[in-house]
Amino acid sequence: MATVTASYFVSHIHGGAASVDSKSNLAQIGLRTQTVTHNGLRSVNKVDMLQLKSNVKAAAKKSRSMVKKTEKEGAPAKIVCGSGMNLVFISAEVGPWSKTGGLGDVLGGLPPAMAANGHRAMTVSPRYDQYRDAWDTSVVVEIQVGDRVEKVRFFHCYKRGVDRVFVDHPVFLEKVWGKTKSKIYGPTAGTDYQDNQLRFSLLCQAALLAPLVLNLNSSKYFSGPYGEDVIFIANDWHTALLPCYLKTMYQSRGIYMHAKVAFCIHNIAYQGRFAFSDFDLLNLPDEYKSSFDFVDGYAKPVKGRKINWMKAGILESDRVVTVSPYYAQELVSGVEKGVELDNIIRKTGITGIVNGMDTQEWNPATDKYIDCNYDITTVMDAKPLLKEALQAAVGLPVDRSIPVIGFIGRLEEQKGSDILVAAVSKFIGRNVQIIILGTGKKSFEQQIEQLEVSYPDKARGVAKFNVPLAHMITAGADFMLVPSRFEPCGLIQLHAMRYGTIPICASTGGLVDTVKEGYTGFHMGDFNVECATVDPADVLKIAAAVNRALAVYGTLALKEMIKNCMSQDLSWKGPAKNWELLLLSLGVAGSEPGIEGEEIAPLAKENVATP
Ligand SMILES: Nc1ncnc2c1ncn2[C@@H]1O[C@H](COP(=O)(O)OP(=O)(O)O[C@H]2O[C@H](CO)[C@@H](O)[C@H](O)[C@H]2O)[C@@H](O)[C@H]1O
Ligand SMILES: OC[C@H]1O[C@H](O[C@H]2[C@H](O)[C@@H](O)[C@@H](O[C@H]3[C@H](O)[C@@H](O)[C@@H](O)O[C@@H]3CO)O[C@@H]2CO)[C@H](O)[C@@H](O)[C@@H]1O
Repeated sequence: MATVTASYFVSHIHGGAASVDSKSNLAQIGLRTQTVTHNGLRSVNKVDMLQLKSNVKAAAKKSRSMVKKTEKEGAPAKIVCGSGMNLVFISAEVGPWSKTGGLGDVLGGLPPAMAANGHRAMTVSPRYDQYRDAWDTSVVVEIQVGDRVEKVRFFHCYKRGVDRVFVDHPVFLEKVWGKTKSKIYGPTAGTDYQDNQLRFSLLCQAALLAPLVLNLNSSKYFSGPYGEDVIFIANDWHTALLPCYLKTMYQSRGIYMHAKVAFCIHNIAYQGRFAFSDFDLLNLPDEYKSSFDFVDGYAKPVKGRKINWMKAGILESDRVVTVSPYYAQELVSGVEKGVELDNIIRKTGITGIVNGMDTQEWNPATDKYIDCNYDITTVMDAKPLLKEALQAAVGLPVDRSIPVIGFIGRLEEQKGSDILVAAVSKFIGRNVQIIILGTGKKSFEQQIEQLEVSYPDKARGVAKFNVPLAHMITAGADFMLVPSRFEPCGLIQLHAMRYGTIPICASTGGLVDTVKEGYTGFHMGDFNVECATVDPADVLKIAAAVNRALAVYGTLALKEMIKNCMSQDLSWKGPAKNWELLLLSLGVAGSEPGIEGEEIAPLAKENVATP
C-alpha cells in the first residue's frame, strides 16, 4: 500500500491575477517558491511545514488586526470587522457555476448568507468549464492522487461576499466542459466515471490547501489567507475524504490543530460505495480502513465487501448535519430510510437544518425568464397570463381556465416520476393539464415523453435540463407535484410557494417541515421507499391528492393558500442563523458570532453574474 500521503508546493507564480494579489502576498506568507513535501515523494521538509504554519498564522493575524484598526478609526459600529468564523465549504457542485440539482443550489445560496452574517466564507469546487468570471490565481500546487503527482491550479472570483475558489485539473475540465447535468459525475445519468475516487480525492486535498496557500484580498474586512482556524463544511460523499486527510496529512504535523469539519448529507442515497481494494487509491493509512469498511448485499460495483466514503465522512467529521429536521429523524429511523448507515448515524448523532432558497434567482418580482413579473398583491392577475404563456411555450391548448400541474426534478427513483406517470391516467380525464420537466434515467425520460403521445392535449414531458422552462412552470402552473419516495429537503416546493404555486407533496423529509397541509399545500402521505417497483397504493395517493387540489381550484380557499405561500420568508436568512449556531458550537479558535454588516451584507445580496 502506498504510504505517501500528500505532496504540495507552490511552484510558480506569474502574478497579475485579478482578485488575488498572489505575488506579493504569497511572498508575505513565505510561500513564493517554497516546496513543502511529505514523506515519500521528496524528502520530508519539516522546517518548511513549520515555516508554513507560522507564516500563515502571522498573515491571518495581520489581516484581522488591520481590520480592527479600521474599526477604531471611526467606521460605523455595525460593520463586520474581522468578526465571525472562517468557513470553507467544499462541494462537487456550486451553483450557478455547476449544478445537477439541489446540491449546487445550496452551495450557491448558503455561503453568501453566512457572509451576510459577518463570516468569512469560501467555497472550493471543481472548475468544470472556462467560467467567464473566475480568474487564474497563478497558484499551482502538487497533489498526490493515487500513485501520481498532479499539478493543480486555483481559479478564483469574489461574488456576494464569498470567495469562490475553483480547482483546475483536466479530470474536471476535460470531462465535463459545461455547467450542468450529469456529466459532472459520469458520461450519462447512472454511469460514473471510472476515476471518480481519484477526482474527488484531488478535490478534498486541494480544499485543504486553499485556506493556506491562497492569499485572498477580496474584501477590505478580511485579507490574507484564511489560515488554520477554519471550519470545513464538507458536502456529500465526494468530500468525505477531507476529514481523513485533515488528520493524516495536517494535524499529525501540527497544522490545522483547531480546525473542525461539519459533514452535511444532502442525499443518503448516494454514498460512494466502491470495491474494498480501492482503499489503496486513497492514500490513507491502514488504520482508516475500518471507517470505510462496509458490507452490503448488492453486486454493484462489486459483490460483497466494499469501502463506503460517506460512512467514513460521517465517522471522521466533528459534526454531522443534514438538510431538514424530519429527514434527520428518518435517517436514524431504520435501515430503509437510513440506507444502511442508520446505525452509524445513530452513534454520531445528526442535526437537521432546513434549506433556504435563493430568493434572487427565484423572485417573481424580478424573474427574467417570465413575461410578467408579480408579487403577492398582483399574483391573481399575473398567474393567468403566465399560465397562457406556459401553455403556448409547450404547445398545449391555451386556456387560462384549465388548472395546470407542474413537475420539475431529476428523473431518478427518488423523485417518483414513475409513480406520477402511473397515476396520470387516474386524473387526466378531468379538466386539467400536466407539464413534466426533468432529465435523468433514460427509461424515465422515455416515460414522460410517452405521456404526450398518449394525451396530446393534456400532457407534456420535456426531457431537458432547461432553466428558463423551470421558471416558467414554477410561475405559470397552479400546482406543483412533488411525489418523492424520499426528499432530504427539496427546493422545488420552496420555489413553487414563493411563486404562489401550491405544492402537492409526499410526506417525507423536508417536505414535511416546509409544507403545511391545507395552509400552504397538500400532503399525500409517505410513499413506499422500495425503488424497484411502483406501489399501487402510492399511485392512488397521488390521484386522491390531485383530486383534492382540483376541488379547491378557482375558490377563495385556493386564493388564501396562495397568499399564505407567498407571505413566508423562505430565504437563507433563518437557516443561516441556525448554521451559525451549529458551527459556533464547534468552538474553533477565534470564532465569534457574526454581525450583520452594512457593507458585507449588501455584497452578499448583490446579484451573481452568470459564469
Ligand atoms: N430539468 C431541469 N431543468 C432545470 N432545472 C432543474 C431540472 N431538474 C432539476 N432542476 C433544478 O434542480 C434543483 C433541484 O433541487 P432539489 O433540492 O429539489 O433536489 P435534488 O434532489 O437535486 O437535491 C438534493 O439536495 C438538495 C439540497 O440539499 C435537497 O434539497 C434535496 O432534497 C436533495 O435530494 C432545483 O433548483 C430545480 O429547479
Ligand atoms: O444536486 C443533485 C444531486 O447531486 C449529487 O448526486 C450525484 C451523486 O452524488 C453521484 O454519485 C451521481 O449518482 C449516480 C451514482 O453514482 C450511480 O452509481 C447511479 O446510481 O446513478 C446516480 C445518478 O446518476 O450523480 C448524482 C446526481 O445525479 C448529490 O450527491 C445529491 O445530494 C444531489 O441530490
